Amino acid sequence: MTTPQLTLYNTLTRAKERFVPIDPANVRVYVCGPTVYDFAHIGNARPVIVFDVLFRLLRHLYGADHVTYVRNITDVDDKINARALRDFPDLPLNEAIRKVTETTVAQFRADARALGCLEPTVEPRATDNIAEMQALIATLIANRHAYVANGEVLFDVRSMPDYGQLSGRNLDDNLAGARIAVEAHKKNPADFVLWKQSADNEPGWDSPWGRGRPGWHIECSAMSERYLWDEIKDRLSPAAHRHPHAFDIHGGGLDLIFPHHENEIAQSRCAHGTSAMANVWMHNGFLQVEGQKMSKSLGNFVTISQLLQTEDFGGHKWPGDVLRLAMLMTHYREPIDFSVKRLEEAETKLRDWQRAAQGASLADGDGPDASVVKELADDLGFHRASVALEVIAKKANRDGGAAAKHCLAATLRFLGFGLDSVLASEQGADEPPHLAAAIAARLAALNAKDFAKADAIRAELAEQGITLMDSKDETGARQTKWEIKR
Ligand SMILES: Nc1ncnc2c1ncn2[C@@H]1O[C@H](COP(=O)(O)OP(=O)(O)OP(=O)(O)O)[C@@H](O)[C@H]1O
Ligand SMILES: [Zn+2]
Repeated sequence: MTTPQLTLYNTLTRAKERFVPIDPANVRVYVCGPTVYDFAHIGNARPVIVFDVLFRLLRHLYGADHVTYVRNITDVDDKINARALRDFPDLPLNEAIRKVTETTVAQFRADARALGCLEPTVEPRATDNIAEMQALIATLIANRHAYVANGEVLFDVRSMPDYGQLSGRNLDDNLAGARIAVEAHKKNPADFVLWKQSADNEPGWDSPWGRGRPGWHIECSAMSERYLWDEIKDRLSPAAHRHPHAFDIHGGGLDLIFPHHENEIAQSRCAHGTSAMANVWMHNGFLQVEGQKMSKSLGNFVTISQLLQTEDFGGHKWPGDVLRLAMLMTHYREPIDFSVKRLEEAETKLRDWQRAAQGASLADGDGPDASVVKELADDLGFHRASVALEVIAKKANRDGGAAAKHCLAATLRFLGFGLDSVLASEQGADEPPHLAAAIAARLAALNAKDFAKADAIRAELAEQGITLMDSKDETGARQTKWEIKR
């Protein structure tokens, strides 16, 4: 199989570039995850979905075991403290914070699953990486890129001659625009906090700079370093060791370019004296409401669970796969204006495809259609890939379209559109959990002539009262129906 060339738009160079991984056996991706003080809104869902498609594509191109995807959870933040104090005023602060973050993380995971997203390889929490942050800060102080003032540790932006490359801002612009009085303890108004002191009633960790807590930007520098370099460097190629600490792709929403990603780059590069933190920087556009970014601070948001579980938006509940498609119909770098009409269009399209794919039975290894992969490999051109899907669906609907049906089913599964619901609706019954996976595993075993394994799966299901019936479709491909004795 020839691997299609992957091209990605790189915010750092402002150009679409051919993607060349540092070590193709270990493709490494970091995406900034949620700050867990409130339920995620559907704007927050956009990067989760977009980078899930990237993850799936990379796994397809380089092999599922050759991609490491890290998406962090920011569980230390002043907004979390404020929420904890507001919602649980009677609890000790640490307990209140744990309540806020645990419910929010659980909801976030459930939301991501409902949207058809794979779990990232690692989902680290900031609070489990405080020692790593402190080590990075100590290095920056030792290298004279950071200083202590007024109980804070600050990054000295003037110590980095090419600060501002990602956002295209230079320090003089920043200065000219800084009408607010310079905070007296800062050498430069653009200097940012790495560590700040905590009052007794704020969460804090002991450190060489007093009891305190990390700034937001240092969290991502420390976590990407740990999970994309430190913990896996022994298995990285010699080529990767020629670019120590650097990884392939860093992603997030447009609003993170400045200051968050700019400052992550400053910290990571200056700590290690390297020329790159990540080679490719990808940013998704905003989900908007009447031309404005959906955001918590503007109050114009709909949470994912509101959309999926209540009838507040457009008078009925919307399934996660419909929101997923509604989001992907527009190229990831373009803005989206969100509306009920968009959800309706996505639902019609998706159900047409799923209907056309009905009856296909997939084995584990069945992969997506090549024309769809080719469009995705061109800077995640999902909107063009969906035109290719449309063509396959038309073929599948014609007489004798069994091969197209099979291809469509495999491609939908690859894109994260739950095939379980296709199989279940085919039989018009409520399918027990895991049955689709068991049937697929057994078909894969049959196709591989591993009859012992196939029989074992059949026997296991029989014990649960499930009988399997094998047949062949028009193309001669095996398919399996099932029956439950209640
Ligand atoms: N309206 C939006 N459209 C697309 N992406 C968004 C939108 N709002 C936030 N994001 C992205 O969601 C991710 C999670 O960000 P975070 O948890 O910091 O949300 P947030 O920025 O606090 O949200 P808000 O702006 O509503 O306060 C980031 O990658 C951010 O860029
Ligand atoms: Zn980050």
